[in-house]
Formats: sequence, C-alpha cells, structure tokens
Amino acid sequence: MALAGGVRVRARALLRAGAQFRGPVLGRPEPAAGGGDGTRRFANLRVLVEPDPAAGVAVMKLKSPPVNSLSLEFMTEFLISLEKLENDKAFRGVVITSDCPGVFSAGLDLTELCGQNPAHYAEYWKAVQELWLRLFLSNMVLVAAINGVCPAGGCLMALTCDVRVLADNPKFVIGLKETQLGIVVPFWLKDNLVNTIGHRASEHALQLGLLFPPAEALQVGIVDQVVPEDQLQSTALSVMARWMAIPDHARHLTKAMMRKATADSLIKHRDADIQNFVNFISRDSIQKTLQVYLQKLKQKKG
Ligand SMILES: CC/C=C\C/C=C\C/C=C\C=C\CC(=O)SCCNC(=O)CCNC(=O)[C@H](O)C(C)(C)COP(=O)(O)OP(=O)(O)OC[C@H]1O[C@@H](n2cnc3c(N)ncnc32)[C@H](O)[C@@H]1OP(=O)(O)O
Repeated sequence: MALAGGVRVRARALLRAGAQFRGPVLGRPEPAAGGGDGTRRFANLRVLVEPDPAAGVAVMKLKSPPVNSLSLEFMTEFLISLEKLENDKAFRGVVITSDCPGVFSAGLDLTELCGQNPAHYAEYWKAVQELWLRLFLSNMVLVAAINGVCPAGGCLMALTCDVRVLADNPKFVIGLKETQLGIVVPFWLKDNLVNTIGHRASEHALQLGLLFPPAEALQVGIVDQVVPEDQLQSTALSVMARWMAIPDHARHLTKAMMRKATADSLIKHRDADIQNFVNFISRDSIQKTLQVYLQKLKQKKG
C-alpha cells in the first residue's frame, strides 16, 4: 500500500530536507549508504533501523525523545522507514521497540491536537489513519517489544502488530485511556481492540479508559507475553523466528483475510472519519480539556 497523498507530500518534503538513511548512527562509523555489506544500520531523525538481512528481520527503534509522541514528522519518518523495509525483499519481519527509556510511545502528540486550525487537524488525522493502516495491513510479521509505558496512540501502534511482548515493569502500562481525557477512540481502533481482547473486555477497557499493568495486560490478552525486562529483545526475536518459519505467502494471505473487514471499514470512510475528527477536536470543550491536560504534564517537573 502506498503512502496517502498528504503524507506522501510531507514525506517528500522530509526527504528533501535530509531526513533519510544516513550513517554514522549512535556515533559508530558505518559503511556509506548502499555499501551493501548487509550489516549496516540506518536511521532518519526519529527512527533507528537495525537490519539483520540474514535473518530477514529488522528492529525499528522509536527514538523521538522525550516520549516518542506521534508528531506528524515522527509518523512520516516512521512510515518512510517501514516502506523501505516493505520494499526490500530481504525483510520479512520487523520488531518495533523504543529507544526512549521507560516510554514505548506517549501516544498522539498533544501539541498537534491543541490550538491548531482545521486543515492541520485534517492533515494530522490522515497521517494517524495512514500509520494505522500501513501497520495493520503490513505484509511483514510485526512484533512489538514494549519496553515502556504504552498509552492511547502508543497502544494503537502496538495493537496493529501480530504479537505484543511486554517487559515486566509495573510502570509499563498499556491501554486506550482516551475516555479519561474526554476523547472517544475512533471506530477502527475500537474494532482493532475488539479483535484482540473480545467485545466485553473492550467495553470495559474503552469506557473506563483502562491502562493495564503487565499481569493484567496478559490476563486480558492485550499483550501475548510478559517477560523480564532484560529478556524482552531476545524473546521478541525468538517469537519472530517462530513466525518466520511459516511460508510467507500463506501467512500473509491469512493475515490479510483476517484483517480485511476491519481495514476496509476505515478505507471506505476515511474522509468522513477525518471530518468527524476535525469537528470533534475543534470543539471548545475538547480543546480546553486537552490544553489543561498538556499544561499539567508540563508543570509536573516544575
Ligand atoms: C468522534 C470520534 C472521532 C474521531 C476520534 C476523536 C478523537 C480521537 C482523538 C485523539 C486521540 C488521542 C489519543 C492520544 O494518544 S492522546 C495522548 C495520550 N497520551 C497520554 O496521555 C500520555 C501523556 N504523557 C504521560 O503520561 C507521560 O509523559 C509519560 C508517562 C508518557 C512519560 O512520563 P515522564 O515523566 O517520563 O515524562 P514527562 O515529564 O511527563 O513528559 C516529558 C515531556 O513530554 C511531553 N509529553 C508527554 N506526553 C506527550 C504527548 N502525548 N504529546 C505531547 N507532549 C507530550 C511533556 O509535556 C513533557 O514536555 P516538557 O519537557 O515539559 O516540555
């Protein structure tokens, strides 16, 4: 699936501005781009990709400090990196994890949702839809190695994956807390959750805006495994190895068959969903709530 119009335009702008694969990364000298040794890492500004072509797997590390919030730039760069892997036949699986200590992703970037104009909200929501669709319908096996708190939009990313492994730390909660902020999750994300944990559990989780700590997350089924923090990466890779043993075409066609109806319901109503979001987020009452919440977050330190 190609990037949607607005996101593609922004992607091109980012690429022109130099947000493309480069080395060295993390201060280590690496072969020049296209060096072809199959071991080099590549990165744009906010996503670090560590490829292991021999295994057919890449690890994508979200590194948009401080909290990997889903800004337009971050989502665009993430999708560029994902598309690069999708287009490279060497890669059949991706582990998604965080490079920001203690936070997988803080979810949607609240500064994108506050005090902006309707055109911005529309562009932003289109990018959120695109992120979800591209991940949800990815041909590749996606394993989320969740090494930090994972609320709302962070959970959105994790829910698109085929498998979620959560590090066992009581601070690492996961869930869709939107109602706690006075926000309603979009229907397609609700469907994604229902597909994952069932209808009744979703009713409770969504209405109460529940954030599950590891043991509860495992019990309700929003994650598939909880492991000690120091075993997260190795567990994610061994889960991946199991999935990689299945012939790709059969696995992918099965995944597409299982996910088609849920994805189609958004694809058919993308514009209406954007309009709905713009109307909702532009309301004075919602703006006020989000601004107060953002201020509280900022005052936490002071
Ligand atoms: C009718 C229906 C139609 C359509 C659908 C309608 C509506 C749907 C609309 C929106 C859906 C929204 C879903 C979301 O994702 S909203 C975001 C939810 N996320 C959160 O509530 C998490 C907030 N953050 C935190 O709880 C914490 O930051 C933390 C636990 C992730 C990390 O804690 P730390 O103590 O490590 O870090 P902090 O000091 O709190 O934060 C550092 C820094 O980062 C800023 N920040 C944190 N989160 C966000 C964010 N989500 N967006 C933007 N910025 C964020 C925070 O303010 C600090 O900034 P400063 O350094 O002080 O400047």
